Amino acid sequence: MKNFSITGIYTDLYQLTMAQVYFLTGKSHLHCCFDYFFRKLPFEGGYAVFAGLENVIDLLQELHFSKDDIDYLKDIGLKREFADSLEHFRFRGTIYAVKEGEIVFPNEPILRVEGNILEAQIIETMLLNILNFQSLIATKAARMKSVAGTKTLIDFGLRRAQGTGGYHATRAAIIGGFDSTSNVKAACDFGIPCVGTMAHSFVQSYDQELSAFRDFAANRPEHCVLLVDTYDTLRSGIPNAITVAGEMKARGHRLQGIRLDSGDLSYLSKHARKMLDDAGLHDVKITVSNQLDEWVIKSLQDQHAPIDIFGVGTSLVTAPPDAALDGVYKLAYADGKPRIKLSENLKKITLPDKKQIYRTYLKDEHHFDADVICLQDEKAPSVMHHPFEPDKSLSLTGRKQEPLLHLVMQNGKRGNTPIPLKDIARYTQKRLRMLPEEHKRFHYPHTYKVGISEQLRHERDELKRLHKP
Ligand SMILES: Nc1ncnc2c1ncn2[C@@H]1O[C@H](COP(=O)(O)OP(=O)(O)OP(=O)(O)O)[C@@H](O)[C@H]1O
Ligand SMILES: O=P(O)(O)OC[C@H]1O[C@H](OP(=O)(O)OP(=O)(O)O)[C@H](O)[C@@H]1O
Ligand SMILES: O=C(O)c1cccnc1
Repeated sequence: MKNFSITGIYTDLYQLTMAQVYFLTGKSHLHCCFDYFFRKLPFEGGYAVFAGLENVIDLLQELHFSKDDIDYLKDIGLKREFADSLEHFRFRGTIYAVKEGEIVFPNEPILRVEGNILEAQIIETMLLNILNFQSLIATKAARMKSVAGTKTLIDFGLRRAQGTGGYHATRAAIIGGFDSTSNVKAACDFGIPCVGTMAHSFVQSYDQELSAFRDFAANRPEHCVLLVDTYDTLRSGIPNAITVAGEMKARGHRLQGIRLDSGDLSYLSKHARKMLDDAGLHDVKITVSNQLDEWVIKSLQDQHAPIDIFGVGTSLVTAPPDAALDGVYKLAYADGKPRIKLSENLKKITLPDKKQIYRTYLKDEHHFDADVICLQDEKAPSVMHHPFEPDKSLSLTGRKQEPLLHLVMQNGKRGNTPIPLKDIARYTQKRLRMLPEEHKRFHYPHTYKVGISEQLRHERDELKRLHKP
C-alpha cells in the first residue's frame, strides 16, 4: 500500500514542544500508554466502522524527520539540540487495536499505543487525523450500503471532498461497502476497481447528442455508459442511447449502461427500464447520481426504482451532518502507574490503565449485543457495570465473549502481514450482519451497551478519589 509522503512534521506544534521538554529534562524514555477512542456516534446512528489502521501502521513504520524538517523546526524556534536529535527518531512503540473494519462504539479504547512518551506524543495528531476521518467516512458508507443492499455503489466524491481528503475517503468508502470509484489515484494506490461514465460537457461539446454517444461508444466499447439527461431524458437521451446500443450490438459490443443525473430518479428509472427492455436491452444497467445520500437511496429503494448502480459524491466524502468523528487520544498509563483525566462532566472522565475489550454474544452465538472494557490481564468478566450509572449492571455469565484488541505493531514493527482492502471490507459486512437490526436502523437506533468490569471500575474510582481535592 502506498501513502502520501508523510514525515514527522505531520503533527501539531505542541506535540513537538512537549516532546522537547521530555527530551531536555531526560524524560524521553518514560514508558506510557495512550488510548484512542471517540465519545459520540456520528449521524445519530447506532454504530461506527473503524478504518484507517493499515495506513497508520504503514506510516509509523516509515515515520522520520528529514533534514529539511529539522531545519524548519529550528527556524520556528525549537532548540537545536532537540531538533538535531530527531534525525534518529523512529517509532519503536507497540500498538494493540481492534481489527480494521470492526464495528465499534463510544468510549471503547479501540487502539492503544505503548511506547516512550516522546514517540507516543509526536504521533498523536497523525493518528487522529487518519483514524477519525476514515472511520467517519467508512461509517457513512456502511449506512449507504445498508440500504443499497446488493446494488452497486460507486464513489464519485473526489471533486467535492475537503481537498486531498478525497484520497483516503475513497479507501474508507470501500471498507464501508462501496464497490468502486472514479478516483484514479486512489484506485491505483489501493487496488480498487476504477470506473466512470461521461460528463455533460462531453455531450454539450457536440451539435448532436447522438454524435456524442456514437463517438464515445466507438472509443470505449467495452465500458460505455451514456449520460442521458443533458437535454431531454425520455425524448432524446434514452432513445439515442438505444440507437447506439443497437449499433454497438451490430459490431459485437454491448452498451453497459446509462446514467441519470437529474429529475425524479424513480420516475425516470422506471421509464428508462421499460424503454430499454422494450428494445431488448435487458442487460443495460441504470446508474443514477445527483446529491444521493443514505436517505435518498433508501427512498429510491422503497419506491422500487429499477436502479442498478448508485454514484455518490458529496454526501459520502463530506459526511453531512457530521463534519468529523470526535476521536481523542488520552493518556491511560505512565511511569508504571495508571493515569486518569478528571472532568466535571462524568462522561469525560477517562478510563485508566492498559485495557482489553470483550465482545459479548447473544445465546445464538451469532449476534453480539454488548461490549465490556476491562483491565488488560483480566479474564472475560462475568459482570459489567454501566460506566456512569452505579446502579446499572449486566450479568455476562455463560455468554460467549471475544477479545477485540490484538497486537498489530511491536517495537515499531508490523505484527501481521498487510491486510488487503477487500478483506477488510468483507470483515465489516460480516460483523455488521452480527450486529442486531435494532442498532442499525436510522431512526432512534437502540443504544449498544458498553460497560466496564468490576476491577476497572474500582481502579477508576480509586484514582478519582486520589486526585479529587
Ligand atoms: N424519486 C425520488 N425520491 C427521492 N429523492 C429523489 C428522487 N428523485 C430525485 N431525488 C433526489 O432529490 C434531490 C433533488 O432533486 P431535484 O429534482 O430537485 O434536482 P435536480 O433534478 O438536480 O434539478 P435540476 O433539474 O435543476 O438539475 C436530489 O438529492 C435527488 O437525488
Ligand atoms: O451529486 P454528488 O453526490 O456530489 O455526485 C457527484 C456529482 O458530480 C457530477 O456532477 P458535476 O455537475 O460536477 O459534473 P457533470 O457535468 O459530470 O454532471 C456528477 O454528475 C454527480 O452529479
Ligand atoms: O464517471 C462519472 O460518471 C462521474 C465521475 C465523477 C463524478 N461524477 C460522475
